[in-house]
Amino acid sequence: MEQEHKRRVRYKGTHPRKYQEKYKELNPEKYQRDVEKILQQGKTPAGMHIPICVEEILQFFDIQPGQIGLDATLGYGGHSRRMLEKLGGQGHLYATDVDPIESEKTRLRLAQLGYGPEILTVRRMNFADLDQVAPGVAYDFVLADLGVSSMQIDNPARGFTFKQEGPLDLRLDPTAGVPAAQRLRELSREELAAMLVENADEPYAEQIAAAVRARLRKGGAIETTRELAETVAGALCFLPPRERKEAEKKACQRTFQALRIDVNNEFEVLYRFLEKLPGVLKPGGKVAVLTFHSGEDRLVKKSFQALARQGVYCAVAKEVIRPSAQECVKNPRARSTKMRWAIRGGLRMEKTEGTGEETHRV
Ligand SMILES: C[S@@+](CC[C@H](N)C(=O)[O-])C[C@H]1O[C@@H](n2cnc3c(N)ncnc32)[C@H](O)[C@@H]1O
Repeated sequence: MEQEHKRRVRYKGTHPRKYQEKYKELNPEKYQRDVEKILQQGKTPAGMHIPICVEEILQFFDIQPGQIGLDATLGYGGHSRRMLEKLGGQGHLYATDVDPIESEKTRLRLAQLGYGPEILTVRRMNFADLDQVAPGVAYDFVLADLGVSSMQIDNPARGFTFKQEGPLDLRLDPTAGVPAAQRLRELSREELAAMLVENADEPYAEQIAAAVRARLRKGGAIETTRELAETVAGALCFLPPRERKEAEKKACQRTFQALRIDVNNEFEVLYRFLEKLPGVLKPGGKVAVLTFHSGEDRLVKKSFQALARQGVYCAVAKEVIRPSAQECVKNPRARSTKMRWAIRGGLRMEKTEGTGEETHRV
């Protein structure tokens, strides 16, 4: 008799494969104890973001009930939550984020904690348009914590990390603009090399750009995070073997950073934010900005210093503020953070009718 062919049951393994299955902490409210254990180990639980320099920010803002603030980069809402606590139910916090996926989750999480629309307004907007968040409103304090959140980095589907396979996307708002894989196809070798230098001071920019172009020219794909990481590694094959591993890792970090800055126009939107900022602050209003690489910090520093010389800001941070050593042990992602602050002076920026020129009036 013919034996019935039975399909061998596929071994699924004991470990969950998908990001969603893998991390219980993705639902932090449900798995509080797991989350606490991970935090104690100095790690960031998946699906969460640990806010940086919170005490320094709160001390500087000195938030009083009744004030109006803006969190320009809501993320997981860690900073927002602490600022809302300080408002004590009076006043208002506006918050913006370009990320439609995470900002909605955060809005719901904060609403469950009792921070509904009467005290918190969440807008899915680019902070470059900060004058449109609440037209006519002047803020007592504005916070911008630049870059990406841990949730965005840890989710392979967003393509922010070369450590896991995923589509080479890197957009903070996946519904707008073009993914990084498409940008790579569009840029010439010279443009790509220049972009790697400008956005990440990449020392091997020429070699990486040449390797990317060669792979694409030969019909090879660079559609995923791993494919780009392989290409970067291949470009550094001339390095002595004992230096290579570390150099590849750093070059991958810088390449991904440069592409992320490019697809999200990060320098342009930061520039527009800094330019509009004095116009939305009350006299005496305060701003704090957290940056994560030298290009961003340079822009913030230059803007604050230039506007202080013009009397628009009456005080600015003389030195950058760094998270404490203790905070960096607890949260290694804080290590590269630099904080700068400024206080709006009593001058108001006004446009001179017809000329478009800005004047400063007391
Ligand atoms: C470092 S995280 C902020 C974390 C947040 N402070 C917290 O406590 O959870 C940066 C966030 O800013 C958002 N973001 C980056 N650039 C933005 C922009 N131009 N406009 C609005 N949001 C932006 C990102 O989507 C991300 O959610």
